Amino acid sequence: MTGQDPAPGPYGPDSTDGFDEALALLGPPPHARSGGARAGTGGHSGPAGHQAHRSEDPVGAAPGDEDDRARYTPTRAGAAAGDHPAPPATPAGRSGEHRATAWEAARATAERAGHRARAARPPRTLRLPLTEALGHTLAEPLTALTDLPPFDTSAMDGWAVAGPGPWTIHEDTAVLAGHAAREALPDGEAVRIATGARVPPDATAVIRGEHARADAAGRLYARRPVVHGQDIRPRGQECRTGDRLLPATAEVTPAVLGLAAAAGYDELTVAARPRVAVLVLGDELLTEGLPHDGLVRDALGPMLAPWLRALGAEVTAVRRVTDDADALRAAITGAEAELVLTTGGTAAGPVDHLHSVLDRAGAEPLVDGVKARPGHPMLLARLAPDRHLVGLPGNPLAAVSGLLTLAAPLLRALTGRPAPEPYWLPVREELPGHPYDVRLVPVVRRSGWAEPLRFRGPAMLRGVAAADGLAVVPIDGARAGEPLEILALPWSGPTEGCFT
Ligand SMILES: Nc1nc2c(c(=O)[nH]1)N[C@H]1C(S)=C(S)[C@@H](COP(=O)(O)OP(=O)(O)OC[C@H]3O[C@@H](n4cnc5c(N)ncnc54)[C@H](O)[C@@H]3O)O[C@H]1N2
Ligand code: MOO
Repeated sequence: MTGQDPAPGPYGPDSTDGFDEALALLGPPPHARSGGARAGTGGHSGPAGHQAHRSEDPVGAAPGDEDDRARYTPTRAGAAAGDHPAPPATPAGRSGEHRATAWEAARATAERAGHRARAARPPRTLRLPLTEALGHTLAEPLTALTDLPPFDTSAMDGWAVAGPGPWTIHEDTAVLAGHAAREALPDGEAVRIATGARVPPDATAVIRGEHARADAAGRLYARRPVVHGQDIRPRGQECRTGDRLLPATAEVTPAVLGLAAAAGYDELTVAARPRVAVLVLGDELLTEGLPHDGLVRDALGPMLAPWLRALGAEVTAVRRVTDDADALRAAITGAEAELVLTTGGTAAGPVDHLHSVLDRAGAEPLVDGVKARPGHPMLLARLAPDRHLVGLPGNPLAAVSGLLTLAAPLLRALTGRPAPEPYWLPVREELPGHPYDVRLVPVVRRSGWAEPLRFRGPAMLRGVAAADGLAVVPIDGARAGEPLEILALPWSGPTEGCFT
């Protein structure tokens, strides 16, 4: 929807000057450098370290792609000159010219905004059957309602024995899982037992079937020494009634559902999930079929809803909104959600109405542009004390960047989940920095290294679809072997701490 080519430079007050000029000299002319134009050039991919500074990398691996040419044209200045009726409002602390927020500060602002919104309207507490609780956040600690195991249990199929052998085989039927308590096993006797069955009172050990031999006279002999208590899981081995198994704020994962069921729960007490309405902007977007006549498929609608659910949100709607300011305003103000997430329309193209609509709606800008590549036009605005809007740029990888930078911390605070422990991995190859902004680069974890993936241009999802996380590359760049912070993707991150 930008409707305009990237400015070829000079790039105004946010230009990277020498960096851009050097890239312009290295690469093809700006009109040929758009992702689309270069995507068709086939492309070599020599040793990554060597090509890393080249601007003509066709797969988005080099900083010379759009995300790395610092030509941050102030979106609001552009807007003021075009379709925005009001002069641009600036976020608190800034005046005059637009300035992007530092990446770390933007994340912190988003998290703070989430905490304030949660304080303004704490989430409702729900009791949900286990079948409906997945993806919620526990509103109270998960406390064991029973001992686990609830009785002394056989860990193996074989024989329960009492005292030293050999043993007389008790001619009773076998002790099976699910049977109620039976009478005590007399000293010197053995009885067949199944895995998971209650061990009879006074039994001193379980012998695996393959470690025992029965003779024709009904005597049982152990083939190996028998240790007292072997292969018996004592009652309460995993937990005692009343033990805390998980803290409030834990995410209800499939494993948590299993644990809750084992511990006696039919329902869980959870916090209502923050509601998110997704508004997908762009008249050029198709919801099915192949691209044609300048139209392209909407990649973000299908991606964002499940991603947001993985972040603990309830997605109330994924709506397409036409490139019309009034329609956008109506969609934003009418959305019943704590978070309105828009895609596209963050820049200053002829049909990019987001800024003007937010201005007119009286929204308070908290973050208006972030010093991050890709995704620098992302924004965060407060619509009401308990309602926010995150504007994701339309370029799909830029949208992922905005999702991780602004939406994820906001949602984390709204759900009350703890911040994930940052983790760091040495990067396998050199990654050049951007002169002013951090770079977020899709990486895969391999043998303790973060390996940067190709196809990471702002308009590409091919890299991130194969990634475990996004490496945060500082302005100075990273040498091969240097540890980088990795932003985990919801389906691949390290797990949180608990009571174990
Ligand atoms: N003069 C300038 N132009 C642009 C700048 C700039 O600083 N000055 N920034 C560029 C950057 S960086 C980004 S990122 C984009 C952000 O633009 P918008 O948020 O306004 O997004 P659109 O213009 O609507 O779309 C950009 C691009 O992405 C495609 N798109 C949009 N939505 C989807 C979707 N749901 N699925 C797949 N693809 C989508 C759209 O067709 C465009 O190709 O602005 C640059 N321009
Ligand atoms: O550099 Mo934009 O933010 O394409 O992603």
